Amino acid sequence: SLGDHLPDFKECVQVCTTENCQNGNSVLPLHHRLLLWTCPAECDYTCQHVITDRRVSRDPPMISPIVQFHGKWPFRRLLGMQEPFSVLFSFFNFAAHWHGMSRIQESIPAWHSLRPYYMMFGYIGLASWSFSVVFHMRDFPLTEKLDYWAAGANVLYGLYLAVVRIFRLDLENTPYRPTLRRLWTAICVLLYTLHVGYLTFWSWDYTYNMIANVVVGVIQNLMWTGFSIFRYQRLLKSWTAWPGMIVAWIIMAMSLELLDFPPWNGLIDAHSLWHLGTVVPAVWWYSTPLLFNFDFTRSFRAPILLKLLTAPSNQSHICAMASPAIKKAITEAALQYTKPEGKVFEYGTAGFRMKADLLNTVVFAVGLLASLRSKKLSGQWIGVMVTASHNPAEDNGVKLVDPMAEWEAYATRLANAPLDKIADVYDELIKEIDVKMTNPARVVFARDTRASGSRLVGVLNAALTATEVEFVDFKYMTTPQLHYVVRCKNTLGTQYEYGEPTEQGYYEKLANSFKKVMRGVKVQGSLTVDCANGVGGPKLRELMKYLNGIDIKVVNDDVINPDALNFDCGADYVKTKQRAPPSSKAAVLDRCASLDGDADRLVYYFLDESNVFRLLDGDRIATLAASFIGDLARNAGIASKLKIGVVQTAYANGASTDYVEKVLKLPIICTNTGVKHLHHAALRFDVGVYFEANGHGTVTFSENALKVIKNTEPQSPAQQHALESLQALTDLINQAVGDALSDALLVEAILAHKGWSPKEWLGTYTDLPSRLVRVEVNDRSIFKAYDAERKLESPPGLQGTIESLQSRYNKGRSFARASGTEDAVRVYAEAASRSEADDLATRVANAVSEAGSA
Ligand SMILES: CC(=O)N[C@H]1[C@@H](OP(=O)(O)O)O[C@H](CO)[C@@H](O)[C@@H]1O
Repeated sequence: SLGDHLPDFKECVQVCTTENCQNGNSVLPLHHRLLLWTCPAECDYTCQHVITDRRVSRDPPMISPIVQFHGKWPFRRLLGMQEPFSVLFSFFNFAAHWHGMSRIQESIPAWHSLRPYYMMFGYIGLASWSFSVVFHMRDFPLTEKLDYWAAGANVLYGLYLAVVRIFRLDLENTPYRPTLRRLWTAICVLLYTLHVGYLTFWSWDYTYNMIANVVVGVIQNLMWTGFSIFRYQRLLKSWTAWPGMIVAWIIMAMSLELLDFPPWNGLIDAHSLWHLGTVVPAVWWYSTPLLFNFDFTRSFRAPILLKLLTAPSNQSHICAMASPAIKKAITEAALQYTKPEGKVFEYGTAGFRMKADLLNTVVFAVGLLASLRSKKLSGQWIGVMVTASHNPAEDNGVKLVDPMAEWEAYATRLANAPLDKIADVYDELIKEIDVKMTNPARVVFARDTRASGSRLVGVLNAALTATEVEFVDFKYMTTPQLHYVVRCKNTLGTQYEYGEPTEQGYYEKLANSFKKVMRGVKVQGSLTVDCANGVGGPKLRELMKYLNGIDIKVVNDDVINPDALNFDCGADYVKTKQRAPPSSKAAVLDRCASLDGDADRLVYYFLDESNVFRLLDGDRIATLAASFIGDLARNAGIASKLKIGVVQTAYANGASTDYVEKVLKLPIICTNTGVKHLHHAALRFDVGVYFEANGHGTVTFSENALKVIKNTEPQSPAQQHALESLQALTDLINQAVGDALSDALLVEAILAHKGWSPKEWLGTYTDLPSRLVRVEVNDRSIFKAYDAERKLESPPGLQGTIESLQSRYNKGRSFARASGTEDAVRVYAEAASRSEADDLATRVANAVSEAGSA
C-alpha cells in the first residue's frame, strides 16, 4: 500500500525499532503481548498514526491525507484489538447465530428432516464469525486464511441450503430426491475444496475470492427472491416475502463493502459497517417461518430434466413399498377376522361408528392407516380412539386423532378392501401417499368403557404388530384425554410443549390452572355431573382428587353394567329430549351438567323457581366463554391486540347469534356440522371460541395470543390479575379438542368470577324455541347442502318450499341436511313461540319426507 512505501513512515519505523526494540518485548503491556504484539509491530502501529496525524494536520491540507498501510486503513486499536468495531460487530453476528440455533432447537422438532441443515448453517455461522473476531483482533497470515476459508464456507453453505430447502431435497419421499441430494452435496464439497486449494496452493488472490463469494451470494439471493415471489403470489402472506427482503437488506449492506472509505475517528470503516449490517438479516433469518412447515414442493415439482438426470436408486424403490414380510404378516393377521358381507363402510363425521360386531376389520384397517400416517409424518405420534361417543352401548366406533379429509378417504378404501387384498391396498397407499417406509411409526390408543372395546383394541394391536409400529396402550381414557396425550407427545422438547404426556399430567395441568384461575374467587354451591355411565365417570372422580375448592357430585357413573351407557342420561339425551335425566334428583336452581359417553360434550341445565327445566347448551357455553375472555382481555389492556371470534354451525340458536353480534360485538363464522370444521375455522382468530349447540367445543389461542398474554407488562394490579387469569385459562382449556371435563371447570370458574347462578347465565338472552326432527328417507345422498349447510341445492324445489314455509312464522328459520353419522335427514326449525317452532319443523319434515321418497 501507499502508506508503507512513504519515506517518512519507513524512517519512523526504523528509528523506533532501533531505539526501542533492543530489549525484546518486555516493555509492552501484558494484554498487548497476549495478542502477540511485538516491539517492531508496535513501532509499525505507532508510526502509522504519527504519519497519518502529520498528514492530516498539514497546512495547506492534503486531498487524501489518510492512506492505507499494508492493505489496511490506520485503525485505532482498543485493548490491543486492531479493528475493535469489526470485532464487536462480528461478535454480534456470532451471538445472532447462537441465539438462532437455540430457537431452532426449541421450535423445530427433532424428527424434522430440515433441522440438521439449519443447525449446520448455525455451526458454520458460529465458526466463520469466530474466525472473523480473531482476524479483526490480530491480522496474521493464518488468521486471515481462517477468516477467508470460513467466510467462503458460510457463503457456499448458504447456496447449498437454499437448494436443499427450496427443492426440499431433505425429503425421501420420491426416488430422485436422495440421489439429487447426494449429487448436490458432492458438487458443493468439490467446489469448496477447489476454492480453498486454489487460494492456498495457487494464489492468495483477493479479487478472485471477492468475485467467487459475490457470484455464489448473488445466485442464492436470486433463488430466495424467486422463492419469495412465488410464495407471496400463492399465499399473499407478508412473511412469505421475508427471504426476499432479507436478501435486499444483505445486498444493501454488501454495497458498503464496495464503498471503501477511511475509518471515522480511526474506528469505524465500511467493512465494519458491513459486518454490522449482517446482524439483522441473521436474526431475521432464524425467525422466518421458512424454518418450519413451509413446504414449497406441494405445488412445485423439480424440473423434468433433473428427474431424467437422476435414475432412481434401488433403495428408494424399497422405501416406497411394504416388505414381503410385513405384507405377509398383514394378510395373516387380517385373515383371522371376517368382513361383514355386503356392508360398505364410510369414515363419517366422527370416524367409523356402527354395531360393535361389525367393526373388527374396520379397526384393523384404521390400525394400518395410523401406521402409514405416522410414517408419513416422519414418526409423529398418531392417536386411535375406540369409542362410539353418545351412541347406545351395543355400538362402537373408531377414529383417528386427527385425520384430514384425504386420510378419511384412505381409511374408507382400506376398510372396504377384501381381507386377502388388504396388504395390496396398503402397498398402493404407500405409493400414492409417498410414504417413506424406513421412517418410524408411533401410535397411542385408548378406548371408552364399552364391553366390545377390549376385543377391538386386540384387533388394533394385531394391525400395529403386523406393521411393526411402536405403540402405547392408554387403556381407558376420554377422547379429549387421548387428544391431550397425542399433542403432548408431539410437542415434547419444543417451544410449543403442551404438557406431561400422561393421564396424571392431564389432571395436574387442569387442576393447577383451575387453582390459578380461581385465585380470589369461590365456587358457590355444588355441581352435579351426569357422566352418561361412561368413561367420564371414573376420570372425573380421578380429576377430583387433584381439585380443591369445588364440590362436584358425580352421578350416572356406572361403568360395570354394560347396558347403562348413554341410557336415559348423558348430554345427547338432555339436549335432544330437552329434559333432565329421569334419575336426576337435583333441586331448584342446582347446577347440573351432563357429559356424553366419551366425555367430549357438555351441557348444563337446572330447574328454575317454577320447576321448569332450563337448558344451557353449547351456544350458552360459547357466549359465556367469549364474554368472559373479552372482559379479561379488556381488563388486561390487550383487547386491541387480540382478534376474538365465535364459530357456530347452522344449529346454533338464532338468539345466541344475535347476542354475539349485537351485545358482545364479536365476529361469527358459521361452518358445516362436525367439530373438525369448527376447530379449523376457530384457528382463524387469535382467540377462537367454538361450540356446537350440542355441547362439543373449546377455545383455541393463536401463537400471537399466547405471546401477547405472556409478554405484556402489567401497569396495575388489576391488569396483572387479568393477565394471570388469561394465562391460566390457556392451560385450563383443552385446546386440542372439545373436552367436557375441562369445559366444566371453565364454566365453573367463569360463573364464580361473575358471581352468577345459572339463572343469571340464562338471563343473558332468551333462546328461540327450537325443534330438531330426524327424517328417514330412501336415499339421503340426494340432499345436497351449501352455505354452511343452511340451504339445499337438491332435491330441486325443496329449498324454495322451506323458505316459503319459514316466512309464515314470526322469527321462523328452518333448514334440512343429510346427517353425517346416521342414515337420515335432520330438520331444524326455530320460531318466536314453541308452537310455531314445532309447527314449522313438522311442515318442513313432511316436505323433506315427500322429496326423499319421490
Ligand atoms: C345436529 C347434531 O347434533 N349433529 C351431530 C352429529 O352429526 P350429524 O352429521 O348431524 O349426524 O354428530 C356429530 C358427531 O358427533 C356432531 O358433531 C354433530 O353435531
